[in-house]
Amino acid sequence: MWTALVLVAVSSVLIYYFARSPNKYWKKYGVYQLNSSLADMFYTIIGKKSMMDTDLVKYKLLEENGQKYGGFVDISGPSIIVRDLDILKKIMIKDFDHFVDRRPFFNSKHEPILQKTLVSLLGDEWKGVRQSLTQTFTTGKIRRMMTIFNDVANQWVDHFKEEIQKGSKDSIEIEAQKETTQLTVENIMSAVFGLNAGVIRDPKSVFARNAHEITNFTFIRVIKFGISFNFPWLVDLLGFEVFDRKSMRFFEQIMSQGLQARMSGEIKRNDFMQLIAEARRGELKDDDELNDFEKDAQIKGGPGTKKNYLNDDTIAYGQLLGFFFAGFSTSSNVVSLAAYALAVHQDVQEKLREEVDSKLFKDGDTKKDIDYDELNGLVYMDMFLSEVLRKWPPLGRLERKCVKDYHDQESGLQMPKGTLIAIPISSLHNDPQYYEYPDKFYPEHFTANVKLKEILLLICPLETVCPRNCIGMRFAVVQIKSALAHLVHRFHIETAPSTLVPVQSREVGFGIQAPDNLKLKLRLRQK
Ligand code: HEM
Repeated sequence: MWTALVLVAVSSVLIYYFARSPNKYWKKYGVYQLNSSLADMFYTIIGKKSMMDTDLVKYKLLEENGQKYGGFVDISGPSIIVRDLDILKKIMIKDFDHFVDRRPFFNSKHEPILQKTLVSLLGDEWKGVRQSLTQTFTTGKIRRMMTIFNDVANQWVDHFKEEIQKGSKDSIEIEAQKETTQLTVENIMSAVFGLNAGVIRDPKSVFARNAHEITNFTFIRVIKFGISFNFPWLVDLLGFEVFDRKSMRFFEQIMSQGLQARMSGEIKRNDFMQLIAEARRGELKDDDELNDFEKDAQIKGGPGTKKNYLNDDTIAYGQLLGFFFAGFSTSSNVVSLAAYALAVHQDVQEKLREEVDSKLFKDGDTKKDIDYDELNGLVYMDMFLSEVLRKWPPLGRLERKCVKDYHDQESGLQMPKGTLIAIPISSLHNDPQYYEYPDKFYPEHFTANVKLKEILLLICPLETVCPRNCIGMRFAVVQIKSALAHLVHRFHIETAPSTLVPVQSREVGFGIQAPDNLKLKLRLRQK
């Protein structure tokens, strides 16, 4: 039966695809036509080619032909790729009302909690939920989580030190991806679910196993995800789930018990479950003056109701689980690639250590915790992290969906409702018109520079002001900087014999990741 269903599905996709005359579709809108290749589409679905590869080819073609944007049709429908920053600004900020949605990451009716995560929600429901959550990610709330980031980072570096001492050596070789995943899972488990999961000390714990199960992107899961992302109707028709059902239930139970305990006042803790409980009770205090970033990112014209979306259990669980999904692998990849870059670029590591030692650890080793404001005041750390995110943005392509017909008089850009907009982050970040040495790892790209600032405002995750930007970026930045500061303060990071130089990365789907099996060496500092 499965074979028959798949054949019917594949043939209807092909009929649908060719019925749109893919290589002529955009002519009637006056949009420069780019040709699509069915082979490319197939390879991206099965994870053999990344979206960044196909975007770069289109980006270069547009550049060669002096075009600011171009249209194509792929299996998910008509799409436009834009390489002009002014047009991108309109799409992402000024005319945002035409481009509220993105293609949902989690699509299936069979996974209702995931369908309700912020990344996947659409239209007014997204606006309502995002408005209810804005107060949970303010500077004040993240500042209060600094104890969590310090505790977890200390556990992390202590565990490396113990391993070194056990072997009576002065260094160890680590599997970078495994160690950074444990770090970010521990942080998120604690900050989101209020659990001391013990993943760093006991990688086989029940939490570690379930976190691994739910997040492990096996080959089969990549294919299932590719199908779900591109053909949600096919997933509903075949009735399969992308994620592991048992682990989903495990997290559902944790969220249900945790929220109840916080709603009744039995537990009070500085975590997101607490904030959701307070938002449900209408007690979430506006204890922060919104800064310019937050004001710009506010959503104008919400759903126009006073409905508290978070009262719905599926929506509330969706947000908590969504923070876990959106936050742990993005952050762990950034820490891995940052550590890798530091191992390869020893001069950058020395500069960073000099700043960390002199600004954060003035009392030498007697002080174990980092101060939130001092951490955020580190200038070189900021330049370094911005360069890591430029070179290896965890999401190399962003998307928006046009929700009502659009015609921009100034640029002539015209498209019907339903068009997918591809925002080629990775191509823009490697364009020599914006970065002096795009191929080089060069934190000095991020000193004051007007042109650079303009591109940063749009596409650098640290700076973006779009209403649908990364809601967790401030959380991510603090946990990443905190882990890196503790790491360089206690260890020298070096390449292992198997580490490839220069830094290599792996592209999968939309994502840019650290290579599998990346090994690095940590050498205890002599003080
Ligand atoms: C270095 C780590 C991270 C990076 C690079 C990153 C990057 C991004 C990017 C590029 C987007 C899409 C923005 C857009 O479409 O304009 C996004 C969305 C999102 N991120 Fe992050 N993220 C990180 C960490 C986190 C963390 C730790 C959390 C939660 C605690 C989080 C929660 C989210 C959510 C919920 C969305 C969807 C926002 C919406 O649709 O309204 N992210 N992130």
